[in-house]
Amino acid sequence: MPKTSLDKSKIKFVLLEGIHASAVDALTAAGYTQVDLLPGALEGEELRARLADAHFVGIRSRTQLTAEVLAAAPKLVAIGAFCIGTNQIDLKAARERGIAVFNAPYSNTRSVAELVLAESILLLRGIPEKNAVAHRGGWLKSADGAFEARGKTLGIIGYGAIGTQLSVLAESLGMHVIFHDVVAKLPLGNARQARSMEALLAEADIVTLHVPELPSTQWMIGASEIAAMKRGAILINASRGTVVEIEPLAEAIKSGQLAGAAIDVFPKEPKSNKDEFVSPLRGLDNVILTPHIGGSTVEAQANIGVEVAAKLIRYSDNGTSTSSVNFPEVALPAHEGKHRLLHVHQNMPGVLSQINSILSDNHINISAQYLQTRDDVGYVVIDMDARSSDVALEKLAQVPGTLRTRVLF
Ligand SMILES: NC(=O)c1ccc[n+]([C@@H]2O[C@H](COP(=O)([O-])OP(=O)(O)OC[C@H]3O[C@@H](n4cnc5c(N)ncnc54)[C@H](O)[C@@H]3O)[C@@H](O)[C@H]2O)c1
Ligand SMILES: O=C(O)CC[C@@H](O)C(=O)O
Repeated sequence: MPKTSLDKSKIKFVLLEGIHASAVDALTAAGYTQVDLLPGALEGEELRARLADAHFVGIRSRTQLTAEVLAAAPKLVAIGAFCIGTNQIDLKAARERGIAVFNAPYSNTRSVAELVLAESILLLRGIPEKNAVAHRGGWLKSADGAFEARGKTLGIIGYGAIGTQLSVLAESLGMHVIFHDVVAKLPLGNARQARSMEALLAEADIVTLHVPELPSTQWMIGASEIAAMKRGAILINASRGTVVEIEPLAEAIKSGQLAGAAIDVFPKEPKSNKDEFVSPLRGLDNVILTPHIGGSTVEAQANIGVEVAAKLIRYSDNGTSTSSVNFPEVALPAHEGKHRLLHVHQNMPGVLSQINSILSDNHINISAQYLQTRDDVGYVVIDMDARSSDVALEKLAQVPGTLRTRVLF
């Protein structure tokens, strides 16, 4: 049974994938001295070895934290996804092990929206192709196939944080915005919800995807959806690589069904900057290919570092789990002068009453108690006198269904 009650100097953070130094600065300022910062993603044995004694791990989109990997990380208390997407983490497996997952849901929203808008303008003008031809010594001076953004229709699939931000920016350029979402959304400005995804595909001059990676979004744009788009339209994907089928997209660019595309995410992305990028889209001049950098701006990465580090620090120091993407959310006040016991358990009837009976049987007075559950996991936080916490930790770790216990001083 993982039991944690540690001095900050013994708590180990492993930050992978070149997370911004702002995260290290925040952790160090909060008193955490063991922070390993690694430039790339890890997998297999290397990843397991790194996580064997880690209490916190920080990743971006490349590191796959599967159930098997989590099983090899017995001390892991929480995971920081220093990005928006959390599809690379088995969230259920993490919760079932009592591991909370935090992300940065908004810090790179603006960066993605700006990139998509810039790509829309460049593609409408055929700039990627003209640029490529000029690099080869050619000169494509022509207005044919070059259009203003003003008055064009932008179709946004997934009207969440990024989709809505983009909607506002696009309208400021005089574009018409239509959107499709599985949830009813308040249209911003003059944007309008399309009757269906098919209706959006048939009407938009530019289709851009901003959905999460889910079973329902897998390959949602394939040959038939591309065929349903207007001839000469543009497709942009800065969401996840499993959303668009790449082969039919390449065919549609070659046949002229689509005038251009901008793709930032791919079904298979290189593991590091040293590996070759392989894609049927390579060599197609009017396709902008970017290496999953939609959210990679200095501003976004610095903000993400601060935001996610703050969530990990708060969870480590105080037990507050609000904004976790997989864990019961509890907002806790400070616990000055008290010891705080955190108990994560399987969500089944009777656990709380057993905890309280044990405390009562051992004459442990409760100063404050908080409980929240999420799906199959419950999270109880109990503040008590310092002299009681050793006994309480010992006894509560034995309650059937206990997943993890921690005490904070
Ligand atoms: N390229 C990058 O660097 C980069 C950066 C940030 C985010 N992303 C990706 O973009 C995604 C979207 O980010 P966000 O912050 O806007 O997320 P969000 O959760 O705020 O919005 C996603 C929207 O998609 C909708 N949706 C879900 N399934 C759908 C479906 N089948 N059809 C239509 N709509 C559907 C949701 O209802 C929601 O409104 C993230 O999940 C992430 O994978 C990529
Ligand atoms: O920084 C990354 O690796 C991922 C960025 C983006 O896809 C996200 O989900 O925020």
